[in-house]
Amino acid sequence: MTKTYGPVRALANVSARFEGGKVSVIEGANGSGKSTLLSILGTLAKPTLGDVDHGELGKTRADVRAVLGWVGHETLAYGDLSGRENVVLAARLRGIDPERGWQRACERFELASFGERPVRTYSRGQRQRIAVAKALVHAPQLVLLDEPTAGLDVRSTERLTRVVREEADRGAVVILVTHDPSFAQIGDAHVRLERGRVVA
Ligand SMILES: Nc1ncnc2c1ncn2[C@@H]1O[C@H](COP(=O)(O)OP(=O)(O)OP(=O)(O)O)[C@@H](O)[C@H]1O
Repeated sequence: MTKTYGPVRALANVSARFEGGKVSVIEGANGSGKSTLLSILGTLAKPTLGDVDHGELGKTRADVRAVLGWVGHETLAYGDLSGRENVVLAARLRGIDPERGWQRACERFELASFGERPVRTYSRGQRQRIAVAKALVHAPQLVLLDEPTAGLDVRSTERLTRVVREEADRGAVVILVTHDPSFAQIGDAHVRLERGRVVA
């Protein structure tokens, strides 16, 4: 598959296969096409040429989005709502029992100490924890995380590492982009991009 932005070729004839039950890590230098690839896999961007076969995850964009858990560069949370309200809202939209969704998120990401405050008062790492909690509230079958450790301290990164492994262990296709070499070690499979091409 190929993706161009005007004269910029972000991805050139990329072919890759990602499996459920495994953590796949997309690696590469700045501008090598990692985020572009992740966006296309998440149906948030369209390839200029070629296609993505999502297999059992679904045929249409809507099907895939229903089973997608996405964390991009912008941590998507409503600033005027509390962390709890954000997670509860995400759970409701996904048809998950809100209270159970929140309890589970609290346990997994230790959100209780700041969860009742408006998100606009959060530190970057706290925002990131809410963003990941929201993204995973419906146990998605496709988990796409773009630099999920950005802003996280050591303890939160360890916690996220456990969560990522749990997501793969329940069978999800987990794909992440990271510049953090120690976090990248969680990968069962690695795809390396160089100037839009797969090199390993
Ligand atoms: N919306 C856009 N319009 C034009 N060019 C874009 C756009 N998005 C990405 N690009 C270009 O496509 C290429 C790949 O970008 P991409 O964001 O996928 O790289 P990346 O590997 O994720 O980089 P980083 O490590 O810096 O996040 C870069 O040359 C970038 O400038």
